[in-house]
Amino acid sequence: MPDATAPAQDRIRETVEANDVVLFMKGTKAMPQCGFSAKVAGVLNYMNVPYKDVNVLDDMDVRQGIKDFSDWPTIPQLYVKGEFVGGCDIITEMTLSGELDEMLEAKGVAFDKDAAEEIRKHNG
Ligand SMILES: N[C@@H](CCC(=O)N[C@@H](CS)C(=O)NCC(=O)O)C(=O)O
Ligand code: FES
Repeated sequence: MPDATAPAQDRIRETVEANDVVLFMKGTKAMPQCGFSAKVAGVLNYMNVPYKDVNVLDDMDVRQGIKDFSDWPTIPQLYVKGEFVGGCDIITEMTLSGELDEMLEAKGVAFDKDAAEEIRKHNG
């Protein structure tokens, strides 16, 4: 995150503007601390999507601030190109429907299409 002393809304905005894909989550992409965060990070990791993980458990202002930013009450929250996409339920649904692939392609974010197909094959 940018300057830790800046207001949370400013830091959040800077972070989603500076990174094509950002996942606000509990824990880290390598060590998620909640099943909902683990599920979304797991999909992104498996699909080889380059993304920044922000651990909201490290900063209570960001934990609350991200809910205000998106007007969405829970963590995880995925942002692509500055836009809020969804939480665990939405990302799971979009992964299985192929919508996530379409959205990433439309926004020019690289990912492993075969891995996405693998997820669908095993969860269809
Ligand atoms: N149905 C939600 C599940 C996520 C969820 O319920 N998160 C809760 C528990 S981790 C949450 O963020 N609560 C507020 C908080 O812990 O700050 C989704 O699709 O993302
Ligand atoms: S931390 Fe308990 S459900 Fe996410």
